[in-house]
Amino acid sequence: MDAPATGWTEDGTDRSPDATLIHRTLTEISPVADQATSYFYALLFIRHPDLRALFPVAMDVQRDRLLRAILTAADRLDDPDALAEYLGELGRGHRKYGTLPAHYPAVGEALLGALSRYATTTWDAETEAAWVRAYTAISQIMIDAAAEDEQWAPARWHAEVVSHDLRTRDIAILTVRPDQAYPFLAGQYAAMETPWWPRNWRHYSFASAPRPDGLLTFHIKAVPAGWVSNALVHRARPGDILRLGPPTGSMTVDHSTHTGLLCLGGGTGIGPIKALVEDVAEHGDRRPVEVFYGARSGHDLYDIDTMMRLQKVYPWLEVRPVVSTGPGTEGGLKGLLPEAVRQCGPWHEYDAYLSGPPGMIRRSVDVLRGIGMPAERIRHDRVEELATAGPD
Ligand SMILES: NC(=O)C1=CN([C@@H]2O[C@H](COP(=O)(O)OP(=O)(O)OC[C@H]3O[C@@H](n4cnc5c(N)ncnc54)[C@H](O)[C@@H]3O)[C@@H](O)[C@H]2O)C=CC1
Repeated sequence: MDAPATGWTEDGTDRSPDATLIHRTLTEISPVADQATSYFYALLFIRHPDLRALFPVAMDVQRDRLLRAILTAADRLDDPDALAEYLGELGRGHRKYGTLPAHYPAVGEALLGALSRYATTTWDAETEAAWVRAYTAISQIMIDAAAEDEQWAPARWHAEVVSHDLRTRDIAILTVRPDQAYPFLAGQYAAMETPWWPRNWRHYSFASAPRPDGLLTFHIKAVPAGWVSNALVHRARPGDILRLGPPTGSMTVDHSTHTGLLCLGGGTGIGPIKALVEDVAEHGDRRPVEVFYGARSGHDLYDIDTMMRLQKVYPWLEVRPVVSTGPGTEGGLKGLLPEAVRQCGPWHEYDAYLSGPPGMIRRSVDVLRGIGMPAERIRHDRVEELATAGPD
């Protein structure tokens, strides 16, 4: 939202007239995004109090999500393929909240109300018309994707906790049994809701590839002020029922190539990396997989035994623990993950998979791009989704 408001994008390509007007609005509201967001929700709930029940009681994290998603979509107006993919996922994902087609006009009305109030210097009839066209297109893609999804997938799944393994003071490995088949790919993640914090959905990656018994595993770290993560780590017990949204995310293995996998797992980010290793093993690929598993101390490497066991079984797998503070581990590396990876290169023959805290992902992308890895060979989940999976 911080590029200049011209008809030119940062890469020099021309913007369409609607995209130019929309980008101009976004640039103007960017410094007052917080106030615009509060006003958007105030308008929505005052005019449509029935919609309040679809949102959590405390709106701290949720507050940002809906408006941010719409604005992100509006800013991609000139990239129909990316827009369709993003909005399709968003539309399908909104089924779990109980969103109906009839809700979209109410959101559009609040959106225009908030934008016109905070983009005072650039808002005019032409801009409003561009936003109406954009929002109509955005909502239609979401509504269509949800309707299509309804044909074959439930809006949400119930899942019973079957085991809860507290690995450290604040990390638990949770295994759940969904109430019906849950098809997903290794490397994906899902939104999860607990009985203790209704309508607070947080994202967690699957920590195993799909299993014949249909069980799903998640590695959860209780983060400060994280209501959902704290409940899952300290309160959840076998027999509790959670709710899951559909699988999402594209950090999945491309089985059409034999390129090596360079995998960075920071903290509980090792969960989906383990799923990727299992996926490669199941496909019998035998392509090189290099895993760098980073944590603050040796004690925080809560799943190192599992990873080392996998290394013993699969000759194509190498696992390197990397400890950032405190004493290192035998044979392990010291420092931050991205630096350790840089030192162990070159990585010309590899695709990178990054999973961990947002700071680690950003830094790793910089380091890998810096050593010449093309952007399209670096996979990770959306950092903004991870940020909302952090302190909840
Ligand atoms: N799909 C994904 O990307 C997943 C992400 N996560 C996220 O992973 C995080 C795990 O948190 P913790 O266990 O507390 O991790 P942490 O904060 O202990 O970090 C783990 C390691 O990542 C590296 N790292 C962290 N911050 C860095 C920075 N700014 N620059 C460079 N390297 C950095 C360091 O090597 C550190 O030892 C959570 O935020 C969680 O949401 C968890 C599971 C899946």
